[in-house]
Amino acid sequence: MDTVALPQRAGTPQPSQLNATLPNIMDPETAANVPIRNICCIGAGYVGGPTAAVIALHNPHVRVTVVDRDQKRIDAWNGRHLPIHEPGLVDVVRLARDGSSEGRRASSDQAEAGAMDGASRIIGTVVESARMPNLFFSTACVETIGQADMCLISVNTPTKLRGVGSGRATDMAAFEGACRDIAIHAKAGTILVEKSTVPCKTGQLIKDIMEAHRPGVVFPILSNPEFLSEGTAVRDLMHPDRVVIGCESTISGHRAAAALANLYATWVPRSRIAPINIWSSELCKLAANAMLAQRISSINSISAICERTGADVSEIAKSVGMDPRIGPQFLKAGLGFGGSCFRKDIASLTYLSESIGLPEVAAYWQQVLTMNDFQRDRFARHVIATLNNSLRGKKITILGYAFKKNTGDARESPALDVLRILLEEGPRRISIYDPLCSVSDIKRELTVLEAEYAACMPDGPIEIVSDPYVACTDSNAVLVLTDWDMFKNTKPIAALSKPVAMPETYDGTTGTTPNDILHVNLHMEQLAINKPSKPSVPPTSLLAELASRLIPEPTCPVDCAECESIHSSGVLVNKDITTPLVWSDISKIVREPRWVFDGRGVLDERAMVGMGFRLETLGRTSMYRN
Ligand SMILES: NC(=O)C1=CN([C@@H]2O[C@H](COP(=O)(O)OP(=O)(O)OC[C@H]3O[C@@H](n4cnc5c(N)ncnc54)[C@H](O)[C@@H]3O)[C@@H](O)[C@H]2O)C=CC1
Ligand SMILES: O=C(O)[C@H]1O[C@H](OP(=O)(O)OP(=O)(O)OC[C@H]2O[C@@H](n3ccc(=O)[nH]c3=O)[C@H](O)[C@@H]2O)[C@H](O)[C@@H](O)[C@@H]1O
Repeated sequence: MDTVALPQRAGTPQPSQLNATLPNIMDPETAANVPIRNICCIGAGYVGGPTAAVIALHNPHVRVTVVDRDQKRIDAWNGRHLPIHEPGLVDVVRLARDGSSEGRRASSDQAEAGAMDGASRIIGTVVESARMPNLFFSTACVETIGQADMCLISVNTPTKLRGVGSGRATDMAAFEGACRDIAIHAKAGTILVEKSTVPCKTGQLIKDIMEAHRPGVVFPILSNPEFLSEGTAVRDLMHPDRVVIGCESTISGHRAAAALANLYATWVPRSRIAPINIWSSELCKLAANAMLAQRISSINSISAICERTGADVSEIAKSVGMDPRIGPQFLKAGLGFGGSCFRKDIASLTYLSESIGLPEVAAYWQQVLTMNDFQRDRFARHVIATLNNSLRGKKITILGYAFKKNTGDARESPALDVLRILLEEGPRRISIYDPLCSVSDIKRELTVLEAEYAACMPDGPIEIVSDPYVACTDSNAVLVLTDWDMFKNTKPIAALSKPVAMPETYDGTTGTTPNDILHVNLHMEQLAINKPSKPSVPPTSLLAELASRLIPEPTCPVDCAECESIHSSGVLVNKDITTPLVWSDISKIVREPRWVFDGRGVLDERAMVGMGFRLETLGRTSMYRN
């Protein structure tokens, strides 16, 4: 399916025709007309899994089932080792998927102890009832859709790789497939919710599919784009800055929107829920991502000027960001944005602009992508130029493959573009280390290179190693390509990047980090009647009590590879993301003159030079350049 602007159909209600006589979306009474007991979330990925889990957590009387065609993914969601790494996610899933047993009411002693650290309000309101599981993961798509009152569509919407609009238009095959399944198997009146990021006017496409299969049956369609970021997905879902709900201006549309708003209102203040028209809702997601990416390209364009003038891009970002009209976020210069969404969403926006006769608008957004490519290209070519224009016989170390810190997502990493250019120079070896990305995920990404360079073949130059020191040994140049805190040589590791403690073994004696607070709050918000407005620190005994009430998780097979990576302390880590690299040790194992290329601005130059490194940082003039 190609994404062009769809023509208006006669009789299609226009979102602008908002009618004062339509039911009020924000009124819980309106929602009462559409009770939601069963939700089916189609797509158990980075969005579907966490979103469904948080909805289930806050709506214990609603049965939420996440379906996916990928059996392995569903097995992982049902097991101990979730398929994606997100701080706090295991807590949410554990409570909603496995449930908890009945608990004891907090004693007055505990309440007093709490009063001392400001947590008495929470402690005094702990509810002791058991929680039944209400989050399920399944491959039974047809059956689950058939029982649903509401279907959230969270399937992948990548860029088309062939045919009309190749490289820019959105590939709607998976989305269309999900809609067809709903059209064929859903009950009349089931509410369809677009959670995937889709081109503007997709609501019309859904309408056409439904009409073709079930003529005359009303299926209300909502747009509810997701704004979570990977690495902070649970926090973003628990405390969203806005929940956008787009609907048609019909009675059924408003009632459906009210039903969805009601689900969110169990934990999101109603003032943050924004009902808007459906086309605005679809377009605002693309616009938000495009504008975030645009800021990154803007600061990156300045970084190129800095390198040639002696200015320092981090100082520019700081001073520019102090202007409250601009603000400090998304001004970190580096290798440009990666990940599965920014590029594809801007491509989709440019294609949409062109297809509705706005080539100037398309060209404007295209430039954001051009600048992004320029950044990696410039960085990689500078590495080669610094190493005497040849990588023959040389070993290069890549520290960090993930597209950003705190995620194991290897999709569309800037590292891939850097690697492509380095490989052209025929290096002897490229060693890649990333603390969270799995070897299989990195290999899957590298297959696009495999065809060209046989890079990942057994005798190819690329190796993926699990030890950063092994990766750096005998290296001619170390390249930092992900902003992992553990790569920094200045500040202590941000507490938020600590892995989440497993509830069963959490003993509360190791100090409280923001993650621990999040972990606790999840229990608190579920078990307490009054929700804390701010993270508070409850006493250890209460924590332990809450943890002990969780129903035990399913067990793993004896030969489970993931289990091998569980720390003896009981902290679940796929790999270690908290132990900082000891750069002084690395200085002893790399080759002279100890080149380090920092593509993320995470290394302090003075400290690195003090250890004998030669450091090149993107966005700064090198002290070693002529
Ligand atoms: N990854 C992110 O951080 C964010 C993604 N989004 C958007 O959310 C959507 C989903 O993204 P991700 O979760 O990252 O994708 P993903 O690729 O991780 O997950 C999509 C899942 O849908 C499944 N699927 C596809 N068609 C299906 C069908 N007909 N029936 C059952 N399962 C089916 C796939 O097997 C896959 O597991 C995309 O539109 C993306 O742009 C929005 C906000 C954040
Ligand atoms: O639609 C989506 O998929 C999501 O895309 C982004 O989230 P995400 O891609 O997970 O991560 P970001 O934190 O936005 O970072 C994206 C890329 O930009 C880079 N970046 C970010 C910020 C910055 O200042 N500089 C910079 O280079 C990151 O390293 C990363 O490669 C948006 O932030 C989310 O709001 C959106 O929901």
